Amino acid sequence: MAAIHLNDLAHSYMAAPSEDADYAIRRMNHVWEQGGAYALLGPSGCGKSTLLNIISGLLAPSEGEVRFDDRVVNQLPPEERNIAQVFQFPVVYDTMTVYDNLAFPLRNQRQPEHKVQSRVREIAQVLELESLLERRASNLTADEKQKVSMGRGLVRDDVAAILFDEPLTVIDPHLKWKLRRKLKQIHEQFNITMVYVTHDQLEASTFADKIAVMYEGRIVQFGTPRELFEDPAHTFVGYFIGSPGMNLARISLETQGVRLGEGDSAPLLRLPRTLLATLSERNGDLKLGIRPEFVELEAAALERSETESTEHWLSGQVTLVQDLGTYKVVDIDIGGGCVFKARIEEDAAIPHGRVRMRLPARWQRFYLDEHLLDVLPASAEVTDDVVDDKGGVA
Ligand SMILES: Nc1ncnc2c1ncn2[C@@H]1O[C@H](COP(=O)(O)OP(=O)(O)OP(=O)(O)O)[C@@H](O)[C@H]1O
Repeated sequence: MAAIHLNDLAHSYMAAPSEDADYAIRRMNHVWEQGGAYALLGPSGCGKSTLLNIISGLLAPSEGEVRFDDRVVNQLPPEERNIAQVFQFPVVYDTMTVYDNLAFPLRNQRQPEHKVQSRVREIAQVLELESLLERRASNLTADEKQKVSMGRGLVRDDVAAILFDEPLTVIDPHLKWKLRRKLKQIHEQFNITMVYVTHDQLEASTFADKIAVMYEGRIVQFGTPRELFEDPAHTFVGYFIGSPGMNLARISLETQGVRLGEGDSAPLLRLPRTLLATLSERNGDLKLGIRPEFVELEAAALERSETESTEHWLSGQVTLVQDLGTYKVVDIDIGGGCVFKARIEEDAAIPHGRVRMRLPARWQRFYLDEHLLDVLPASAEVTDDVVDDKGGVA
């Protein structure tokens, strides 16, 4: 068992990389603590498999080091790293029985046969493979084979970590949920570090205590599902996590607030002076982000807190309402080229025509060059109750 440290790690598949874009893994420092259940989440091509292969030793990084606790393992071949890797497609020996497949890693270590037997039976029980032990692996279904693959990773009691590279891709949707729960249970039972690669946010958040979100070869945020939802550290996390993703609008500063979007119709969102002063100290591309769950349409907003009654209203035109079963997503064109999405309850009245909406200060997030700014949430300091020139009411 070990914590996995990635120190100044970078990797390029090119012989002579010269710029950031030439790297599949851009310089990073990261620690996977011993015993954690982690997900590595990101879109296709962001570098997830490259990172796993570097940890397991299938790939030598072009820069930096991988340490298991205090030991640098860069030069160690995969078989000496005590890392188990489960791939997208099951790796089993078709001609062997399930029992012999599970026993294989232990027999390789020349463990006594009575130990092999007790460990294989223990793992078979956990994975519900007991009734299949005498079957030839070639006769198994895809999900049974994948369970055998996982079992081969789990059977050794000296593994430092198990890396799962999209292991449920070949599994029927109704079995995915079951297997995911099984993995979680195994994690609790065996206290093994697990890193689970996926591009599916639901899969990541049901498996992991902490999620590393990868984007263009970098881990842009490492946090709990809740942290990723409430405080996305990067606009990519805001956009990628959530259904639908975060509303993001480019902003420009004015004396009383910020303009959302661009052009003559860009609406003004009034902000407290202290916040405006802080924003004005930053040079770069500024954006406002707010999750659709927190955008309040007028009817709902009026029912809620009166303490926030001084907050700013924006008006806009409903352009689309999508009914997604348990909730609805409303598109509101507020001008300036900005269409904000609001997520409303399934039984809420369907808004149409012109509506007013509020972006509660507590949930406004500000980004500079795509990175979250550490500014206090805007409090209800905006006091002048005036109608601005674009129809918003402050
Ligand atoms: N063997 C290779 N040679 C050259 N480039 C590669 C190689 N393997 C991956 N890449 C490139 O490195 C980048 C990261 O790929 P990687 O497979 O690690 O991403 P990923 O996040 O695992 O994607 P996916 O979810 O599609 O598997 C991509 O641009 C990919 O094209």
